[in-house]
Amino acid sequence: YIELRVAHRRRLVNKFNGPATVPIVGNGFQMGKNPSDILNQVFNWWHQYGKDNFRFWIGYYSNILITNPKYLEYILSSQTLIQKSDIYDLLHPWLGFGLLTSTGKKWHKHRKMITPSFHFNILQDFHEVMNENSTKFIKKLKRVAANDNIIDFQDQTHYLTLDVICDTAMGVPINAMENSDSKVVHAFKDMCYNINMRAFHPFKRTEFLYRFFPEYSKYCETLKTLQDFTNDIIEKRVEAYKLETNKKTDSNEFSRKKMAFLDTLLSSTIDGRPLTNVEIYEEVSTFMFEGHDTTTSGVAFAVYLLSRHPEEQRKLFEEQCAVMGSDLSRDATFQEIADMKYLDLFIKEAQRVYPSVPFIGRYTDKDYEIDGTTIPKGSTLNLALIILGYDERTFKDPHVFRPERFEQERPAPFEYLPFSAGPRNCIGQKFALLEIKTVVSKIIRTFQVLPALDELISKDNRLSTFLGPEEERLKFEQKRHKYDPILSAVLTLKSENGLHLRLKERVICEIFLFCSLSTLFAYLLRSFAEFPLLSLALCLY
Ligand code: HEM
Repeated sequence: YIELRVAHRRRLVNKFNGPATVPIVGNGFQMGKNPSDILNQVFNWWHQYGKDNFRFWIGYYSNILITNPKYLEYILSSQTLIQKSDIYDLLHPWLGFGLLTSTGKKWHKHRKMITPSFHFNILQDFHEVMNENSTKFIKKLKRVAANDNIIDFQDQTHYLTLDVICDTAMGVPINAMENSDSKVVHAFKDMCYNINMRAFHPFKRTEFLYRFFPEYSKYCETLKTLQDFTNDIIEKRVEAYKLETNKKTDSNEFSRKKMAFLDTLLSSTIDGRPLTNVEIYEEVSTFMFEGHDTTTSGVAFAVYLLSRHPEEQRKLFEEQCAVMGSDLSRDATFQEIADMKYLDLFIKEAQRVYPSVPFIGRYTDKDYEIDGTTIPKGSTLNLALIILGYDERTFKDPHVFRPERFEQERPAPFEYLPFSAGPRNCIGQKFALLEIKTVVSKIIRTFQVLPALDELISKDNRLSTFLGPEEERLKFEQKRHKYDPILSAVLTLKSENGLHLRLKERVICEIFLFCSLSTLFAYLLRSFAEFPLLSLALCLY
């Protein structure tokens, strides 16, 4: 019966290249045991099937892996193909149907309502929070990385980004960096881990079967901790908002300069009515998840890359001196962050090789015709953003880390998509980039970032990870060092074994000498431009 029902879909999906299937299980048994194996298998198949879209079957679920820019353009620009694939169902118990997981009319209305929350002025307020928390982060790093300690930077970053998102989304600091053992902080970490771990587990994936696993009760407890925490803050905030709007004074808490995302939601309306508490909960929780797990990966991989690529780090430090002048310990302004052009290239390149969101999923609610091929109703489309960064037709020597490439080989719009594109692109893109740049800028000015062991410096600028055909990967694996990351890609990209590095505080006189030299150099250049003959005469003299 099932075979008959899928026959039409099978015929159309199998027009795409892909591995041979086995009855009932499809290709499920070939996918590997964990998120890291799956990532490697996907890259291997992509090479095997002509570096183009390919299909695979998990039981009777048809999956098409999309890497072709033409297809990506069609899918991401569509106003109707916006339903998320079933992997996002794992997020429903926690996030409900917020912006990330909802679809149809609800999504359209909420997207329109939320877009102004990332207005330039609001971002500037959020930048203050980012600066405050980066300063606390630096203090903490000085403590944990003292005496040449090797630290897991991925782990440390998690607490920083949690602090930033709690403060900006809910207006409540939870001090995760200081209270990393608190129940709520643990709950955030456990929940993100849980979702990633369940995503590819055949039995844990569905709520019904997950109930029979021993860890289910712990999961329920974690879920309740998070729901209670967010609901509690929302209730208090709603009460305060009602009181203040009744008073209608100018000096109220909600007309103050710095508004949290939650405050903006309280004063927003949909179809002329205020949002319900459930809607507010869904959107705030969505921001809490999407706004911290992704940036953890973004900051952590960027700093890890600094540790392995000293030449790029030197260029970044030079730029910091040029933009910030002699006082490198102060906060960078919004404008100064925008002026850090090499930092921008560096983060772009970091997101190419280690995109925080490696795959996104869509589900076809009807047949779609793309480039002359029919994609049948009921298919899961996995848009492989991570593969785009390793396509040598777009990026020459993709395993070489080279930020300058973004000045020279500009990819076309659908050939590089770390924040997706089209109507369902990342609404928090500017927020995320601002946060990553603020943190990385402060780290470069305070520390020299070193690899876990000196010999791990990349000599030819090649990455310490490999994503490609099986044979080459196995050769690479033989030389893998225990401190080289093992990439694992589910909802966000992580390193299974952490991101290890050392931090050495920059000595004041080194900073002073560097800044003085750059200032002197800039001064000389200017005087040459203004008084060329006089300057030349002086130099000759
Ligand atoms: C490096 C950091 C980040 C990256 C790489 C990233 C990437 C993405 C991508 C690829 C999507 C599309 C997801 C999909 O279609 O399923 C997305 C959606 C989204 N992102 Fe981000 N994101 C980042 C940070 C953030 C931050 C900081 C926030 C909030 C403060 C945020 C909020 C959202 C939301 C709400 C959506 C859903 C948008 C919609 O469907 O309308 N993201 N993000």
